[in-house]
Amino acid sequence: MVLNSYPNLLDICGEDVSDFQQPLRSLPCTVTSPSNTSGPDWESSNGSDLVGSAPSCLKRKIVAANFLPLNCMKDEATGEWSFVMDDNQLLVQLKDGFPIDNEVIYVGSLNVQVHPSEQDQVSQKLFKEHICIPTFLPADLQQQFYHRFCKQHLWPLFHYMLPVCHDKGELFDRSLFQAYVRANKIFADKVMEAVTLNDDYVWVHDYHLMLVPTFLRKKLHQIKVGFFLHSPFPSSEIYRTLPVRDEILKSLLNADLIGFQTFDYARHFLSCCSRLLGLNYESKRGHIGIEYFGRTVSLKILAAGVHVGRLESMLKLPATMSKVQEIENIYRGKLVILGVDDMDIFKGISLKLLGLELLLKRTPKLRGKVVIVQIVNPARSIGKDIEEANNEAISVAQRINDTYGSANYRPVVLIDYLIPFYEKIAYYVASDCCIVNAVRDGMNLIPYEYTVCRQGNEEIDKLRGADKSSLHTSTLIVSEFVGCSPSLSGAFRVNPWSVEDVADALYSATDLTQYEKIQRHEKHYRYVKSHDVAYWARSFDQDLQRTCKEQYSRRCWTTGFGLNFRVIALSPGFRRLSLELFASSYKKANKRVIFLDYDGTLVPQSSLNKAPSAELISILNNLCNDTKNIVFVVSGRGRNSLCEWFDSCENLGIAAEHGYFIRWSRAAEWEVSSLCQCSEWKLIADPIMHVYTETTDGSSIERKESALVWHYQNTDHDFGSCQAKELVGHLERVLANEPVVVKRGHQIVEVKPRVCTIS
Ligand SMILES: O=P(O)(O)OC[C@H]1O[C@H](O[C@H]2O[C@H](CO)[C@@H](O)[C@H](O)[C@H]2O)[C@H](O)[C@@H](O)[C@@H]1O
Repeated sequence: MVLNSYPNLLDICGEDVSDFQQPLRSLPCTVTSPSNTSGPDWESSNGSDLVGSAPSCLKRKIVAANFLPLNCMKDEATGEWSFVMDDNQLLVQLKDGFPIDNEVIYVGSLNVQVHPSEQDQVSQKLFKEHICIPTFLPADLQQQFYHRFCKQHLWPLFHYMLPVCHDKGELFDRSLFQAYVRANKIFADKVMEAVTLNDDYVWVHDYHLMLVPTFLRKKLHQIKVGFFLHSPFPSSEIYRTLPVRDEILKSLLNADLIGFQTFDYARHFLSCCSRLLGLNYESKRGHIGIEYFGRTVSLKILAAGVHVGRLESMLKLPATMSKVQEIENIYRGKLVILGVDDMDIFKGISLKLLGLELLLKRTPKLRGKVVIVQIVNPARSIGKDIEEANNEAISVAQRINDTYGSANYRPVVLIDYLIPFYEKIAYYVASDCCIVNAVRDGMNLIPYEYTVCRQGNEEIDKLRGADKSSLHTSTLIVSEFVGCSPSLSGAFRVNPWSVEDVADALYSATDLTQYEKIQRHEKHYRYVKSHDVAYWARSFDQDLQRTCKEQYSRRCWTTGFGLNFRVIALSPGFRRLSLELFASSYKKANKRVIFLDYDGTLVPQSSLNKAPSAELISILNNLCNDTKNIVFVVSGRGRNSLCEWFDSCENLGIAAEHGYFIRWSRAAEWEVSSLCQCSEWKLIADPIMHVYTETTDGSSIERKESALVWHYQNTDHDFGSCQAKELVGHLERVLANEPVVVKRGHQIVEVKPRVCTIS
């Protein structure tokens, strides 16, 4: 049965990797291996997995991502591989946010297949020349992991698309998930080859590698690991359809810091943690933390940025300048609206073109004047959906051009082939407006790049002979559903699903005064310049360091098989009870007092039948019959049920309702706390609790002799918590003059007599 075999996936992994003919290759000798631990299921890891000190004092950041940020080429004649770091990639640029003495090591795949016989040599070269460690996934694993599970399942789901029927995406397939597990394990193993110091920090990127934190923590319990999700995180209603939802959440929670582009994505993640795993979170001094088995996992909400310096230097290139002139000559007298998107079903390219079609239909004066230049970067994966989206864009473009175009006017220009980066920069410079119409996107840095390029530089100003102030304008149309939208307050925000909305925004963009364009541009430019890629990386790095520092003053233990593996952090003073020590002390003692908690200790929390078993009664009677022992069951439960359950335990003491009622043995009288004598407050509290019970499905009132308790463990987690908060406030107000306290406990709100402390 699939489910039964599933918990051992981690173990399967170790063995099954060979199915893909993937021997784990050792690193070039320049990288030393840490001493990893993989101990029993429950063990103390404190100190046991500290890695040895490396000779160097360089602080290291290990950046793991699906693909290494470089371009590779093979000279077919000589068989020589050459690699060039791609300075336009975020992963390269983020280095600018790290302190100067940090060494950055990249772990990831190459976007080409390297024959196994060449892999060692390629690894050596990549590490020596670029401090990169490649993960060579065999072609079939890469296909199942990336092209199928990531791109056909996770990518649509994280962009809110459910595979409701077969031709609308790929149904969940456990064997593909297993490929995802195996690939993530390979990435984690490679990361571990690079980790040598306790001071090393690992930063894992994006949805391809969400299981890496679990594999890393299993190997090195105190590893310092941050995770950043570049894609959206869907609402809990979408996310909870994923059959492996818990495993992925639990793995992310094995990181110390989890980053999201926007508050919405973080909010969805938090709500998944609370609804699916019952976890609580709170904001402490501005930082959101989730309590996870004694560890506090921090959340970071900060959108990625662009490298302003890199864009500025691209602007200065003679090739860029001449391309700008060329584009301006082609489109002189026209209003150029630019779109730059990957070929992907979520980019809303056709919807954007439909907006233009409606604009031209409704506004004849704009015919012959407005042009959309749509650059489409080739798709990164293949699939029927991508093909359909591509064909649709081509056909809508064709229809618009046929209807509104002429011999010297084409309203839609599709550039659907790879163009050099400098050309893209030139299009930014030469365009009056930029439109991003994605129906869902993690961040989308295109509007930021456009803004920086429209700021231009002195050479561009000179070249155009323009008045400087007239050049520094930009107009943005941005979908509400992309991560960058909240930061662009001067943009026309559109609902990409509404063709009318898009057409209206296009019209407004053509109708702006110069003054407005300058104002909007300045606002965006200020933000983009100050929130650049270095700012993002620095901020993430600092938060990661802070979180890890707070985390590791605690004692750590590990538990859980496979993908359920987790670390349990306890206070530094915690000591695991030694059975030997306990047994010998017990034997030596002449007088013993034993207090036993009931629910969750004598009977399992999960059992429906809460009455004690015959075996338990017999154990308790054995303990009580030893004249050296005084044995008490201490419970929050009422005396009637405890009396009934322990009727056959003659010498057992009972402390009911947390000690408001005490009886030393079955024959003894109940001692009742004087605090229970006044209960008029119940007449006020009970009707209020009743209202909350009626309005909160699943909640109930427990009426004790000493207290009233409102239980909400069977309600919707978020709604129950919200009602509990409200109830506490309500009861505190109305009971302010009564001798009681109102307390919120684990999924309960309790009102009980106030104990007066004598000072
Ligand atoms: O297509 P993939 O190989 O699965 O990669 C996914 C995309 O990754 C990058 O975009 C994501 O990160 C960007 C920077 O944080 C963000 O702006 C964007 O919204 C994310 O989707 C990459 O830039 C895309 O080309 C990939 O499609």
